Amino acid sequence: MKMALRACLRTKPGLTALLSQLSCSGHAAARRAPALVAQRSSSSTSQKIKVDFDQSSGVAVMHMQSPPVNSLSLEFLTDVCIALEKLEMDKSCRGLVVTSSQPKVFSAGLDILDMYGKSPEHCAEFWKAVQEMWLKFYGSNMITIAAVNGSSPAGGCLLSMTCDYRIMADNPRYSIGLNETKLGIVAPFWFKDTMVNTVGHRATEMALQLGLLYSPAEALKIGLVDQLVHEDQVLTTATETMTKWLAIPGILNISYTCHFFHLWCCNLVCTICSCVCQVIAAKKIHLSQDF
Ligand SMILES: CC/C=C\C/C=C\C/C=C\C=C\CC(=O)SCCNC(=O)CCNC(=O)[C@H](O)C(C)(C)COP(=O)(O)OP(=O)(O)OC[C@H]1O[C@@H](n2cnc3c(N)ncnc32)[C@H](O)[C@@H]1OP(=O)(O)O
Repeated sequence: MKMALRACLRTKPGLTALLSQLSCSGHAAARRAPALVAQRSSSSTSQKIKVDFDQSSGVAVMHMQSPPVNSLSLEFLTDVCIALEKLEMDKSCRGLVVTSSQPKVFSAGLDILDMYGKSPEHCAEFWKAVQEMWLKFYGSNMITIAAVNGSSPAGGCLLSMTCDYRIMADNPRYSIGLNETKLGIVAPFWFKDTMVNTVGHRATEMALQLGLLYSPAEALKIGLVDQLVHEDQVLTTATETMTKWLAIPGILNISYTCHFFHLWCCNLVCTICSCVCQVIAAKKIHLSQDF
């Protein structure tokens, strides 16, 4: 799916416009102008994000450092998007590893305090920022690897699934998954679609219906993560793995992208049809209650 988005961003101007509307991509850029990285190795830091870019390898490492648990607040999401925009604009940056500076946690998912009891305007901005993060990672021209060095529930799991490859710390205390159901909420359909693209239909059905959080070993078994390594090795393994991915010529990447793009379009059409059916059904129920 990520590759599909990448392809359409490259080749379909119409869809680019559609996606940029969906993602409201101007929102992050409007706050702070992106700057190109000029040095051989550089480090740029916002309060919540630190990016180390090694120009000789073309690989950047994004450290999420929003204590205590990297919960995805509007402010944090905006910082992530700005950092991504800057890297995306620097054509010498070909790979991105995303990891956490917080002990034991990759990301606790959406910031619950930023979701409830807020104004409609804040909620709209918040959800746009969530979508923007999702689209920016999925549609990135860079190879992206999630170095999951701690627990990663809900939106944290989503973030890792938008990457091309996931390496998780092999510590049974950590867990990963879309656990929204356990919180009494329904995961948005694009969370579901992202998981279907990662682990397949049946595994997603089980995961979402039961709100399952998986241990690293279970996550590896269903393909939610691609590799487990010792806690101390997560980041180094990610950068080593990146070298392999970057050795593949970009043109092959684009070819696969076209296959995935076809699947993604079919999925989108189905989703739109299903939304229309739901609206019609809801109207019918509403009418039958009136009379
Ligand atoms: C267009 C779309 C429109 C509509 C969509 C409609 C509906 C969609 C609805 C929802 C989708 C939601 C997706 C989400 O991501 S919801 C968030 C789910 N997250 C969780 O369930 C994680 C909860 N947290 C944990 O499990 C743990 O905290 C942990 C495993 C991440 C870490 O455990 P620790 O033991 O190390 O730390 P704690 O003591 O538990 O926590 C420390 C500290 O952090 C606060 N905190 C934890 N998680 C969050 C969070 N997600 N948001 C905000 N704050 C969080 C926790 O309260 C503690 O704070 P205090 O120290 O007590 O102040």
